[in-house]
Amino acid sequence: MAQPERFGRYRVLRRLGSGSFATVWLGHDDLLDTPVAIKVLAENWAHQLDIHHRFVEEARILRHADSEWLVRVHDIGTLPDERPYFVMTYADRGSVADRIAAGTLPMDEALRLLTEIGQGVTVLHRHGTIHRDIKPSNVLLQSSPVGERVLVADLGFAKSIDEASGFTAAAGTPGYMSPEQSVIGGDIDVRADVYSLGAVAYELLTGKRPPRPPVLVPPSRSRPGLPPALDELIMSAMAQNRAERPPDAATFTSRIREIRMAPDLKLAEPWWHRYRAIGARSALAAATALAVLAGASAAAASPGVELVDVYDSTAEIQMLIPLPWAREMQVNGWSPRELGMPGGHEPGLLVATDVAAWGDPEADVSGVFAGLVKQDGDRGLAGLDRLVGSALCPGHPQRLRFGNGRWEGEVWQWQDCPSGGVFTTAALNHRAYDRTLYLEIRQSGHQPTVVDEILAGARLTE
Ligand SMILES: Nc1ncnc2c1ncn2[C@@H]1O[C@H](COP(=O)(O)OP(=O)(O)OP(=O)(O)O)[C@@H](O)[C@H]1O
Repeated sequence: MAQPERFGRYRVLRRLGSGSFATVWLGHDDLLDTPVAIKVLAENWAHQLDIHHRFVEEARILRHADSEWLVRVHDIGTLPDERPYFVMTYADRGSVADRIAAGTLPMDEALRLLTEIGQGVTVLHRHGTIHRDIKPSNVLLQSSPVGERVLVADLGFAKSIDEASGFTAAAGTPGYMSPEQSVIGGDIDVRADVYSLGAVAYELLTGKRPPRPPVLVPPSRSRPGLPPALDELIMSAMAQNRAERPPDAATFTSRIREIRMAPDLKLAEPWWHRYRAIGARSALAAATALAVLAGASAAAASPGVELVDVYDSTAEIQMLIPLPWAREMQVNGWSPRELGMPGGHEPGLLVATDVAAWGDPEADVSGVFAGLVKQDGDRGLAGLDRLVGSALCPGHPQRLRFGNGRWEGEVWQWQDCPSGGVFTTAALNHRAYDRTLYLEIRQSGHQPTVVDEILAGARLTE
C-alpha cells in the first residue's frame, strides 16, 4: 500500500509494519500535538464481514479496558473506501521480541518485563477477555517519564470469556499457544493465556522460543542458576493439563513478584557490582568540615526544577527527583547483604539520565540511587561506612548532617569528581521505623538546593 497523506485528521508519517490483517502507521495528531499509531484493515480483508467485525471489536475491547498496561485506543474511523482504522498509543521503543533479539536479558530485567506483561493480561481477564495470542512481538514498549512501560497489544484474536467456553476456532502462534488452542472446536478459558505467559517467561529468560507442547525441558537447562521456584512456576504454567496451571494471570503475576522479591534471589549481576571495589578507598576517615543541611521544605525548592515522584517496585520507597533526571529506571531492589550488611534482597531504585553509565566515574550522569538497609546495631553502620568509603570520586568529602521530621543522618559530598559533577551519599535513619535509607546522588552541575529537596522528599510508605 502506498503511503497515504492522512487518515481523517491524522497526518501519516511512516509505515510501522504489517501483520496478517492490518497495516500500522505512525501518524501525528496535529490538534493535540502528539504521535499516534494508526491501524488500518488490509484491503484484501475489507469485505470479509467477520474480519471487519473482529477488527472493530479489537478497538472496542482496548477502549473499554482503557488501561495503562494495554495499548489505549483514542479514536476510530472509516476511510473513503470503507476500510476501518483505529488510532492508538504509539509505542516508541519497539517490542519485547526486539529486546530479546538484542541479547540475553539480565534476570531482574526479564522479571520486571514479565510482571508488567502479567499485569496487562490480568486487566484483560478482569475485563472478561482472553487474549489468545500473547507473545513477545505483541508486547510493545513505550517511553515514560520514569523509564519505560509495557503495553500489551494486538487483540486481533481476543475472545470474551463467556463465548470462549463454547466452540472456538483454532487460533494463536505455535510455541506460545496452549495445547487446547490448537484443537478446532475445543473450549478455552483464561488458562490458555497463562500457558502463553509461561512461554513468554521461558523465552525472556533463555532467549529461545519454547518448543511446541508438551514442554519437558525446564528453562534452567538453558540458563543455569534460575531459582527453582521460577523454573517450577514456568513449567506449571506450560502444563499440558490446564488444571495444573496457575488459575489466572493475576496468580501467575503475583508468584513472579514474590520470586522477584525473595531474599535468596540471586540477580545475575547486582548493578553496583559493576563498578565498586568495596573498601578500596577510605573517605570517611578523611571527612572534613561538618556542616548542617537544614530540613528542606517546599520554600527551598529551586526555581525552575520540576520534581517528580518515583517508587521502587514494592512501593516502599518514594522519592522526589528532578523530572529531567527521570529518563531511565531500575526499581527491583538491591542486595546490601553482599556488602556485609544485614537483610537479604531489599527495596531499592536507581533513577538516572543513563542507568548503564551510573558506575562510570567520568560519565556525565545525573540521578539518584536509594536503597533500604535493615538496622542491626553497629554491624549495619560498619557496612554503610564501607559503601560510602568506596565512592566514585577521589579526594575529601564535605561531611554534613541532615535532619527533618522523618529522617536524621549524615551526608557526604564530593565536589571534584572526574565527571566534572558533584557526588553525594547519605545514610538517613528513619525516626519512626527501624530502617536506614542509603542514597547516592549524582549531579552533572551543582545545585545544592536540589540535594536538599531530594533528601527532604524521601519517604517510606510502610
Ligand atoms: N501501538 C503501536 N505502536 C507502535 N508500533 C505498533 C503499534 N501497534 C502495532 N505496531 C507495530 O506494527 C506492526 C504490525 O502490527 P500488527 O499488530 O498489525 O501485526 P503483527 O503483530 O506484526 O502480526 P499479526 O497480527 O499477524 O500477529 C508490528 O511490527 C507492531 O510492532
